[in-house]
This record gives sequence, C-alpha cells and structure tokens, in this order.
Amino acid sequence: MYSIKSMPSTSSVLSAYTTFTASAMLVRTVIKEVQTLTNQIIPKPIQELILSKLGGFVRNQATSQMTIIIDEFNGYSMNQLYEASEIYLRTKINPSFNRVKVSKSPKEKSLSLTINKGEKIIDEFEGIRFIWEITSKDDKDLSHDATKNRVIELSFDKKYMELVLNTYLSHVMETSDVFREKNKVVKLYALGHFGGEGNRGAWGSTSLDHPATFDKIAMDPILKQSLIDDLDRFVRRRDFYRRVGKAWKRGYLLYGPPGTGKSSLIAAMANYLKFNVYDLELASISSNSKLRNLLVSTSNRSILVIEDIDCSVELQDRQSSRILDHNNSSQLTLSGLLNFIDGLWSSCGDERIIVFTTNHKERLDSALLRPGRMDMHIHMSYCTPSGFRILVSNYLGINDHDLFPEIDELITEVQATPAEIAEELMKSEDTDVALEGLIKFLERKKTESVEGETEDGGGGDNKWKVREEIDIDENVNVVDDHDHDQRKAEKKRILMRDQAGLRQARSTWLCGAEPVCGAEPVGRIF
Ligand SMILES: Nc1ncnc2c1ncn2[C@@H]1O[C@H](COP(=O)(O)OP(=O)(O)OP(=O)(O)O)[C@@H](O)[C@H]1O
Repeated sequence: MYSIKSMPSTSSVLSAYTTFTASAMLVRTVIKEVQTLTNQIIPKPIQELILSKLGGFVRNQATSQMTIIIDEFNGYSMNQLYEASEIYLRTKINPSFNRVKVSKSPKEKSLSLTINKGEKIIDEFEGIRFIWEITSKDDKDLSHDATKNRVIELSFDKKYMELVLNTYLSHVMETSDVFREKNKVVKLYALGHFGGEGNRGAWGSTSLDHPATFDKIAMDPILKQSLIDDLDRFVRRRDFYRRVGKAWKRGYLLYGPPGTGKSSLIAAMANYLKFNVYDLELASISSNSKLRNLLVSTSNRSILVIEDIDCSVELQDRQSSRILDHNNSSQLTLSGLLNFIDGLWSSCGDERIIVFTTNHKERLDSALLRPGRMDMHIHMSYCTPSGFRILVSNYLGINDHDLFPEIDELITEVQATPAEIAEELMKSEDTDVALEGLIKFLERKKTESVEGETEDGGGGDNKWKVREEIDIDENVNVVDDHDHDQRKAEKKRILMRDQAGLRQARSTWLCGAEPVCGAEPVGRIF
C-alpha cells in the first residue's frame, strides 16, 4: 500500500522531470546526428538492405507493420496472386541483391532472373515502402520437396491496408500481366518433376520448343483456316461466354491415322495462342479425385491434351465394371472425365482448351462425341497434293518442280502420311534426288496396295472405298453458320469430284493400266 508520506515531494518530481526531458532531448539529438551521418555515409539501397537483414520482427514491433501471406496454392488450384507476385518481383531485381537465380531456355530472348528463397525485396509505390519475401510454408523442412508450397510475404505499414488491397495488388497483377505477355515462353507440363523451375503441384514443366506453326502444317487448307478462325473467335469472346453463361472453354477432337500431324497441330495451336500445354496421361491416373486435383491445378490460358483417348484405360467402355459406379471417386470413370469437360468443374478456370486425339474415332464412347462436348472434330488425313506442297516447301524450300504433277498423281492414289512424305524429303538435300526418292517410295506403296487388293479378291477390300464422310463432322458446333455451310458445300464438291476420280482410278488400275486420277482426296480412302 502507498501512503501520502511515501510519495516524493513536488520539487523532487519537477527536478526529475527536467533531468528526464533534457536526457530525452539529448538522445533525440544524438539519434538525429547519427541518422544524418548514416545518410551521408551509407547509400539508401544499402541502408534498406541492412534494415531488411535485421528481420521483419524488429520492424513490425517498431512501426506496427503488418504482413500479408500469399500462398502458392489456393486449395488445389494455383493462387493467381502468387503467380503475379512472383513475376512482379522479378521486375524488381537490382544490383543490391546478394543472390539471384539465372536461367535461359532456347526460346527465351534474354536471361531469366528469379529471386532466391529468403531474399527480401524492397518496393516503393506512391511513396509507400513495401517489403516482399519469398519463403516456404515449412522452412524447417530440409527434404527439399519440390511440391512443398511456397509462400510470398508482403509487409507494410498497417495504415495502408486499404490501399494495398484496392490499389497496390492490382498494380502488381497488371504489371505482371504485361511482363508475362512480353516474355512468355510456352511451357509443356507433364506429371512429375524434371528438376527445373515452374512446377505446379504434381505438374513439372519444361519449355515447349516445338517449331510447329500453322503455315508448316500440311492439312486441308479450308479446315486449317476454320480452326484458326475458331481459335481467334474463342480468345476474343470473354464477354460473350459471360453473357451466355457458358464456361470459357473449347474442346477439339483430332482424329486420323498415326503420323498425320495431330501432335504437331497441338504444338502449332499452343505456339499460335501462346498457351501452355498440359499433357495428361490418363493411364497414370487412378481415380476421379486424383484427376480433379490435377486439373484444378492447371492454369488459365492453357491447352489440356489427352492423347490417344481410345487407348486410355477403359474410358471408351461405358459398360465396363470399372466405370459402373459413376460417382465413385476412388476410380477413374468416364463420367468423372466428362464432368471436367462440361460439368460444374469445367468452369474452374478461364480460356481453357481441351484436345483429345485418337487414331480410332469409331472406338470412342458416344458420350465423348456428343455435340457440345468436343466443339470441333478435326480429321487429319493422309497426305494430299496441297499438303505435299506445304511439306516440300518446308523441307526443300521449293514451290514448283517438273516432278510435281507425277507426285501429285501418286499421292492421290496411295495412302501416305505426311510423316512418311516428310521422311522421304529429308533423305537428301539435293531436290531432284529427294523427289525421285519420294516417287520411288510412292510407287512402292502403290504396288503393295494393288497386291493387297488382288489378294483380297478385288471387290471386297475396303481400301478403295471412299468414305462417305467429310472432314468436318455434322455434329460439330460451328459458331458461324454461314462459314460452316460454305465449308460443307466446298467439301462436298471436292468429295464428289474425288469419288469420281477414284472410281476411275480404281477401274483403270484393276485393268492393269496407269491410273488417271488428279483429284485431291478429302474423304479418306480405305
Ligand atoms: N500434317 C503434317 N504437317 C507437317 N508435318 C507433319 C504432319 N504430319 C506429320 N508430320 C511430321 O511427322 C512427324 C510426326 O507427326 P505427329 O507426331 O504430329 O503425328 P501424329 O498424328 O500425332 O502421330 P501419332 O498418332 O502417332 O501420335 C512430325 O514431327 C512432323 O515432322
């Protein structure tokens, strides 16, 4: 208990106060002097570096700073703000850094600098100071597990919280978008890690250095143009998809024999749109829930590719025991996959493209082919004379040659894939030698197919039956009906001409004479 008597006298309180005030003034003066001296001797960036090295704790206590935590993942999906922040911070790298990671992929124009874990970055925006740091969720974990979530921390004075949320982070997102577009290298993601940067959960990535472009792909020119138009329409239609209440995604089914350019076409699409590619091997996925986790961790503006869908597990068989329980998430089921194509899960993301490829469209479950599932069915056919023109220009750099008419005729008569033609054209740099080699190859094929026909008894073989099908399927959703009708009419015209030519070729051939067939087949012959 205190008593009045034990309290100090007024004069002693005043004297103590005077002494304290004088000391405080002295301390303030000394600090000011030290600050001035420090500013004169140590440059500002180094001061900031020293401050940052002192650690966030001291500063947070002293200046009521707050820290925002930005996780790499938001549930199963990638946190967009994390991606944006990581890119934004790259634009802030300066000579005061102690360590930075440097890399370069063949497609990148310049070196790529990445901030090392643990490095602090000071940024200034509208006169306010921000401190960024890249760390990981569990820094004590020494296993160097690449899948461990990384975290970015952003510290600033508490009073700017509103500005940070409303303005600064938008600035970070916008700056990173500009930077990303300018420096984008298309990436190929697959399951597993390949030791490089840029892993996304279970997905590892590498640069997609495929040189394919649309002008290098040998395929029906009308079909090619309609695909390019479709892609252009798709990417500029954000508002349209919002307005009609559809997920912003598009599906393509590429079908045709091996070696007709399905994979090359996917690479051309990715290079054209600058979309990353996710190559999903269904065979390595055991359940719907695993599929879901993988798909939601893919990024926007990407192409998800499932090659050889007809060979993928038992998805084509709706009656198989493995898929009977459609809602069982411990199995991989066709309905599980379809859920991602057009069910509720398909809306988790923007600007998504899904591509299925198959050598056997007829083997696919009808559920996969239903209109609206795969928006465009693209038939990659055996090589045609117009396809040959593209290949010969790619491989030999020529657009005309005396041997072209002979080659055109042979190509119309046999089933040669663009891959086979390309291989022949690569055998010599001498144009004449390469073209003559190609003629020999095509003649060999022709003889083989005639022998096959004879052994088969002539009439019953499928080889010379022109398929009553045009490349663009009836059930494809084509946005522009006018274009669609025109294309179909053109296809039918070529097909009729083609059928007439092939019938003539077949009868002449069966009689042992040279075929007279200059028509360019669009329908497949088999
Ligand atoms: N239509 C084409 N245009 C240009 N090059 C082609 C075309 N088709 C095939 N090629 C050449 O043949 C190679 C193999 O083709 P690609 O792998 O794209 O065929 P694919 O249809 O995907 O075959 P698969 O069904 O076996 O996967 C390509 O690297 C390319 O050089």
